[in-house]
Amino acid sequence: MERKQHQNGRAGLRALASGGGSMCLEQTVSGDDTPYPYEVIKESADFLLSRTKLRPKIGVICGSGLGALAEQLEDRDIFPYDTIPNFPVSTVAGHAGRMVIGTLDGVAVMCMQGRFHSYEGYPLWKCAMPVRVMKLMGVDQLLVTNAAGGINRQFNIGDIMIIKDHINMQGFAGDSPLRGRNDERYGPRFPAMNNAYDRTLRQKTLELVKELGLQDVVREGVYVMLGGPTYETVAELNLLRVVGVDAVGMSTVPEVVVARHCGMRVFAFSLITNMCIIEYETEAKASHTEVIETATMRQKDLQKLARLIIKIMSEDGYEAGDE
Ligand SMILES: O=P(O)(O)O[C@@H]1C[C@H](O)[C@@H](CO)O1
Ligand SMILES: Nc1nc2[nH]cnc2c(=O)[nH]1
Repeated sequence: MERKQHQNGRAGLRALASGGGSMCLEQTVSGDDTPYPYEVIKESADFLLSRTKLRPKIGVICGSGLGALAEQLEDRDIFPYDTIPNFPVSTVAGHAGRMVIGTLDGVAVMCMQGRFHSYEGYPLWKCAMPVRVMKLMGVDQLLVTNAAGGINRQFNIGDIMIIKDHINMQGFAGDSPLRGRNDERYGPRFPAMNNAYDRTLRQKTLELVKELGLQDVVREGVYVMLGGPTYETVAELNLLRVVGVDAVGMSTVPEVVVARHCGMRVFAFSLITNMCIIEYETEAKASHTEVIETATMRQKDLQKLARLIIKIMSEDGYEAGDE
């Protein structure tokens, strides 16, 4: 049953966080270079906690065209992003821009129906700030999904790639959602990033996809995030192939880095919405229309897979620090 759509958020510390406030916060929050302080994130978390009875321990981030999972939740509380204090807003087609808190098969889940991308003009820390909000609300396991272009020639459009590792290309260039003063309340200055994508969750999922009849379309591979909004040139794709990338997208890595920094257990998958074009002699072009069309077409199977992963997560009952 749909419960309510919240309309009346407060700007809260937003003015303060963007430099419009007073006191010492003003000195520490000077603009897009500096991640929101703990108190600002807590204000967003407290806002949501005070307006839902549910206490989700599992978070989900829906990629381009993949937001229909949020429609499957029962007993939903819905918060458009522009009603949540300090939240950015979604500007991309296929990203509804709402936080949906509800239950799926009896498990409390909070689901971002749409995410934030660097190409929208957001710094990486802001793309990932909802993960910290989830953390302060009690979430300790995160399912991240995205639409991606297939680079691995064994892949087909519509395949689902379980992410086993990523290449943080922006990190190579000195940018990171963790750039700036480290707040030890989240995690250490230098977090490890091997096994970022939980091995047990990946193994269990791979064992169980047969029950869903998805064994022929589920793969594992390496994801790279580029800044976008351009799709790749042929030369760029050839480079990515050489360094072992299986799928390319424009998201996910900042969210996973921030989630791992604060001790969350992470599972992520890419829907291969298009095969990257690696021939020069062609009129074909990558397009967001194709991305959304494939996502819409594969909606049902993605929901089945997400339900399975959420079931595995809830049965495992992970808590931060368990590894
Ligand atoms: O939010 P995701 O990563 O799923 O969306 C991908 C990357 C771009 O936002 C868009 C390009 O078509 O799809
Ligand atoms: N960078 C990138 N992002 C995508 N998202 C969906 N498809 C693609 C793609 O081919 N390239």
